[in-house]
Amino acid sequence: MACPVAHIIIEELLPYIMVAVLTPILLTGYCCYRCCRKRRVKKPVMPSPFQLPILGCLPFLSREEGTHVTFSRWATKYGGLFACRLAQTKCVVISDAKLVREALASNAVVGRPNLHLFNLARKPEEPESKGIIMNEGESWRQQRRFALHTFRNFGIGKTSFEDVIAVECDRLAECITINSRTGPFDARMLLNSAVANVISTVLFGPDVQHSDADLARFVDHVTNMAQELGGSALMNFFPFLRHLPPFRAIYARIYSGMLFNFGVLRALVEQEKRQFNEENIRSYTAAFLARQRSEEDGRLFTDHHLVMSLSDIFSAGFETTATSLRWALLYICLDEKLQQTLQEEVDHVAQDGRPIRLADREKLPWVEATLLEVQRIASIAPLSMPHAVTEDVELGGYVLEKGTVVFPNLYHVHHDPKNFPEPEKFKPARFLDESQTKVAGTENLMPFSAGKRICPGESLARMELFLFFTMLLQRFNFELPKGSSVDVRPRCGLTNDTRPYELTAILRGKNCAGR
Ligand code: HEM
Repeated sequence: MACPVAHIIIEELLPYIMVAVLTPILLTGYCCYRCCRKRRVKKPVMPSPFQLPILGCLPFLSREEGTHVTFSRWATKYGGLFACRLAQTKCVVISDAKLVREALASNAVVGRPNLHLFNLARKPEEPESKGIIMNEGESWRQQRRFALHTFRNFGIGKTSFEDVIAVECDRLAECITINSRTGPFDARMLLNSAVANVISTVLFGPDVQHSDADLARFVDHVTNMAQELGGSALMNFFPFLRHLPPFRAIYARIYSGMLFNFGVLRALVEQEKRQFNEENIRSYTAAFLARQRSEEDGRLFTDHHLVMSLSDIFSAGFETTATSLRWALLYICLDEKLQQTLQEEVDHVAQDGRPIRLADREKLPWVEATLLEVQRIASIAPLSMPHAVTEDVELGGYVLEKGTVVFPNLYHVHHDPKNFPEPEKFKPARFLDESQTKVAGTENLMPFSAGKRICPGESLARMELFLFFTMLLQRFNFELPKGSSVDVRPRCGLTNDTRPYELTAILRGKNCAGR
């Protein structure tokens, strides 16, 4: 007679035992199979130019013509997405407008790379990343959101902010008039000061006046940084070079400039703290201090965050805008007929010589189109700012691995004949519709970059470009000195600057009466 216990086990429990034993075996087998298959499926390899063992593509990048131009040439050969190792740093260059947009809209491409010179901006005080430009993660999100919110509260981009720029327009016109009395002059410092004063009013309020010497030194350091921080700057990839000549001197200049600028900003923060009045928040700094005091968890709104954000906004806020204005003046000097067309358009809208206002924008399509064309052809930020991949992500059929540095080649997007026919020609009319009465064709224009990190100062910059430029057109005729030869090739760094040039400004009679 069979044992009843054995019977129960065989008849009733065996199926369960089988399932319990077989399930993990089958699952493990299935996982191994998937794993092997994955390994066998080859990831497509991104095209890439020739790279040397230790240096990668670094020796093939031309500092003179600009990294963006070499990248652009490679894009023509290897396509809108190619890999390129710079020393030991894995990089990817995106030159196709659609892919640039797709990549920069992704949360996985929102990081900043760990490049030595860029890190310098956050090193002197604390090694952690702070501020906005080089910040990442939750801290970056908070600082950026705060900046956008505060700009909006101050009416930036709206008519309520126009008066701040109008004051600087008058001051700039006066300085140009004085300078032009002694013959041709370089407008660089005058434009820098005008734009820097606008951003200073936003950051510190209307009452803070900087001495010309301090402002000149501050501005000089920022300009110097922008020149040295080009995408291929060797010290980014071989930090030890900072101990050797001639890099030692360059490094020392950047470092001492950084310390000077932080010192100026820290002093201004202390001053603001002494006169802080919760009932009267008139500056970014005051708004930040108010937020700091209201925060239960003060870690995200520390004094150091404040100094870094001020430094970021100040630096990013005037250099790019003033440089755009310098390009605009250069191009209208080179095209007398265009200058006349623009002046006629402005004079027609403000027949009594009254100041042009933002509300006039739609009535000035040629002015708008000229500013857009200046931004396209000059591509002030040719490689935007470098981004870093924070987690593996797919783009254009390839995998961008975590840690890869991404260079969006805005210059190529703006100079690709598929996007802009005859890209080397300065043709504002390309941004007008057929009737030449409306702005059009801006789909592939992205001077302020795109996606999650798109420039938060875009509204302010557009507003300043429009109001300063129209004021200059209304009040002066600009010419290059007779017999001078001007080189429109940019001076390349992190930004595409004009080469030094002088101009003559001749007061235009009746149209300046109303300002
Ligand atoms: C014509 C003028 C300007 C141009 C062409 C320009 C262009 C750019 C570009 C290309 C970036 C990099 C975006 C990226 O990482 O993909 C950027 C970032 C930035 N810009 Fe501008 N900008 C201009 C004016 C301004 C102004 C007026 C301000 C301040 C009020 C400003 C503040 C910033 C800041 C704070 C960032 C960092 C954003 C972030 O990392 O989240 N910029 N800008």
